[in-house]
Amino acid sequence: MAERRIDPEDGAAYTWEEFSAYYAGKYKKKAVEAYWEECEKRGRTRASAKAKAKDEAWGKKAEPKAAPKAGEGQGQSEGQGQGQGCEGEVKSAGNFKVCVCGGAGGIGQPLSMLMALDPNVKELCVFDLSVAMVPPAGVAADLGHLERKSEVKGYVMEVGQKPIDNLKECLTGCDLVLVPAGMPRKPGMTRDDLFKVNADIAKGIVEACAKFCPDAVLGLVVNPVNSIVPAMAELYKKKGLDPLKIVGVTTLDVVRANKFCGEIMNKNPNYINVPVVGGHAGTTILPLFSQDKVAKLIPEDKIPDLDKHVQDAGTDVVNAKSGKGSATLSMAYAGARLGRSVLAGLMGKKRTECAYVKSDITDLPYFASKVQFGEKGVSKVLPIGELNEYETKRMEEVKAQLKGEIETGLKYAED
Ligand SMILES: NC(=O)C1=CN([C@@H]2O[C@H](COP(=O)(O)OP(=O)(O)OC[C@H]3O[C@@H](n4cnc5c(N)ncnc54)[C@H](O)[C@@H]3O)[C@@H](O)[C@H]2O)C=CC1
Ligand SMILES: O=C([O-])CC(=O)C(=O)O
Repeated sequence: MAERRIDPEDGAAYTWEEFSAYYAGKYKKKAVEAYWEECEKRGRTRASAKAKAKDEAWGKKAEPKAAPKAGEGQGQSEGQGQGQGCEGEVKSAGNFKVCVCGGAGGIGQPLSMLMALDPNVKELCVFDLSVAMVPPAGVAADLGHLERKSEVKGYVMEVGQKPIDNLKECLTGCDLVLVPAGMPRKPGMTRDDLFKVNADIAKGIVEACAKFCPDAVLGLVVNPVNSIVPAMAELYKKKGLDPLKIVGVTTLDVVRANKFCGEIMNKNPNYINVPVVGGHAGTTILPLFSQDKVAKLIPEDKIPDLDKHVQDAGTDVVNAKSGKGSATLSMAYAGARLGRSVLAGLMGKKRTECAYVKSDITDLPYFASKVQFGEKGVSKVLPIGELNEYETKRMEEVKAQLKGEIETGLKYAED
């Protein structure tokens, strides 16, 4: 039988054929061979001091899978030191409990599938209401047949009940809770139009997380992210919990910026990593094309349209779906990318992704920027970096719009 070695990046075991095929084109053959040599053979315990030392060395060395996707090295060392330190127990690979709230919905189902496939997920909880389009137990039964080690469980709640009264078993022990629970837009609506109904949904879930899994990272997908994240982070603060556990999921903006840039430049988007900062609605979405090595070569006159294309991408999908929802599949892909990075961070492998969090890198209290995920979740909120003239002007627009949307969230938390 072919030898398998454990890739410290995701904790899964691969044959040389699988391993070299994955990295082919991303790194030189010699670098891939050297990395393989460093990987543990399957069967050795990752908990040994030797293995741990090796892991640490890898953390500082090549970070091969993360490098092309996550924009590592783009200003990481300048972190502002916000967030928690890195001491504490590090969970080993393949041992995480993840919950997807709204897991039977348009985003929830494919996101649950991608998380069930993640080799780091040991237990996946699919939570939704009894009125969901499919019973969560059905989604769980379906995903439970994937040939993966993850155990998938469904949890259902009647409309009108409270998550805090129903989710003890579901949430206890969770490391990551992803929340695509809530109403999506229809054509003609703004994300803001969803605020009241979705903030109430998020509040119920966040309150239950505060009680049953206060150390978990909460990835809030639910819109409007720009207002709901401040509202929920302030609720966490009031309870004496860390507001940086509340993470607004803006990964789809990065995914779109990479894709559209790849189309224009005729390049593989896997090699592009455009940071997208600000927020997740209209003008607050600011892709920093000047900060990616491929994107910065885009002719200047093409940038305004490309910027607008990224800003409007969600609305384009809403319109194309003609009243039958908003982006679901690309969102699930993006949410799983963030989820993977969060779990890698919890394992002690630092990862950088853009996310909308409590922040002091600008004069606004919440802002999307590159964020480093570490052993307890957000470990650093990274600075914006250098902006060109176009981006500097756009930043003013971003802040003017975002300010009011943050205030909506803060006011909700006060009431
Ligand atoms: N952050 C981002 O980039 C994106 C955010 N979104 C947002 O994600 C949210 C979900 O979108 P879709 O999955 O398309 O909607 P959907 O309507 O298909 O699914 C939402 C699910 O949430 C469930 N739900 C509602 N209230 C709940 C509660 N109290 N507890 C548990 N589950 C509950 C529903 O039963 C449903 O299954 C929307 O608010 C949408 O605007 C969508 C795309 C991108
Ligand atoms: O546009 C929407 O309503 C959903 C969303 O946030 C996106 O696709 O970016």
